Amino acid sequence: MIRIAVQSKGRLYEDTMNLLKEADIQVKESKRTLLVESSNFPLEVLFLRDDDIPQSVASGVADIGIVGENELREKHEDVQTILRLGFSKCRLSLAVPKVVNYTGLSWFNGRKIATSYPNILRTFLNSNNIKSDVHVITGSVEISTGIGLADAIFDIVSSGSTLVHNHLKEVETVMKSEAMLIGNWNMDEEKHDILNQMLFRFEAVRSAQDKKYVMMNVPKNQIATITEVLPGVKSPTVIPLSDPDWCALHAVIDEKRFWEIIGQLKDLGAQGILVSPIEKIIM
Ligand SMILES: Nc1ncnc2c1ncn2[C@@H]1O[C@H](COP(=O)(O)OP(=O)(O)OP(=O)(O)O)[C@@H](O)[C@H]1O
Ligand SMILES: O=P(O)(O)OC[C@H]1O[C@H](OP(=O)(O)OP(=O)(O)O)[C@H](O)[C@@H]1O
Ligand SMILES: [Mg+2]
Repeated sequence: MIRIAVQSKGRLYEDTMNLLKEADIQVKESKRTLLVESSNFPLEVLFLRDDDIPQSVASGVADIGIVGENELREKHEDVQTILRLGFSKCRLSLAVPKVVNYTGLSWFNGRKIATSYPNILRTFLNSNNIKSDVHVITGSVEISTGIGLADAIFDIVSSGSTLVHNHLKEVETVMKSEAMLIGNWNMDEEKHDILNQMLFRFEAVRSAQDKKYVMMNVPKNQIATITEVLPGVKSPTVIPLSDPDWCALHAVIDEKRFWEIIGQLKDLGAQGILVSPIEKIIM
């Protein structure tokens, strides 16, 4: 059995539970149970505040955990980073009131900055020789300037709409962050085996996410040219049809190139193009 620390509620909670679900690891969610055993995988989920996840993994209370890079950097705990998960993407930025005539980092000298990430902020300020007054608060950071608590803020930004709502503008990006799978350094062999099984499943889910499965009917004399625009997993599958001049062609394509490829296929005579999402790909 391996124990994973997961945020009990919030941004990471949703995405983490989705990842487990897509990997077919069932975890019954219950608001009051803080430790839940999966019914079909040797995994136990420990629900915590995200701030406590790095320490719980470093100390071995949990074997692995899912946490934002921002929280990991802030907490300085000795854990191994196993996998970047690609969700909960955001950045940590300095923002000042919209009306400020911002001239550069030296503007922050002697100013008061509100944040929930004092360690990351102090390291950044020190390395740029800026002396500011760092004021620590645990939430609603963006309101600090409006209520006269600080001159500027240092907080999480994603779309930027919270800043806009609070009449702030982003002036410096200090770090980018995404969810990370972290682990304790001293897992035994059995735990490593379970972790590897999980990683295998995560990889299959991830490989499938940016791919589409396409099926179409193509004239037989166009198979070679159509195959050239279809970079499949290996090569496209060609299936004969009752009409001897036509065949069906199946392939996996990159979502990013989807519209470009579909256009080319149509131009080359493909018809009845069907496109499906893929749940998992095992390479
Ligand atoms: N707007 C956002 N877009 C994308 N990712 C975000 C956003 N806000 C936060 N995150 C990421 O999700 C993590 C958790 O954010 P959330 O706001 O749920 O945490 P919290 O308020 O600290 O919750 P907790 O009560 O667990 O301490 C952050 O540390 C960050 O990595
Ligand atoms: O740039 P944006 O897209 O507006 O996102 C940034 C906001 O998102 C997070 O808060 P969240 O909405 O998770 O609420 P919280 O304060 O309860 O954590 C973060 O603390 C910012 O306030
Ligand atoms: Mg938190």
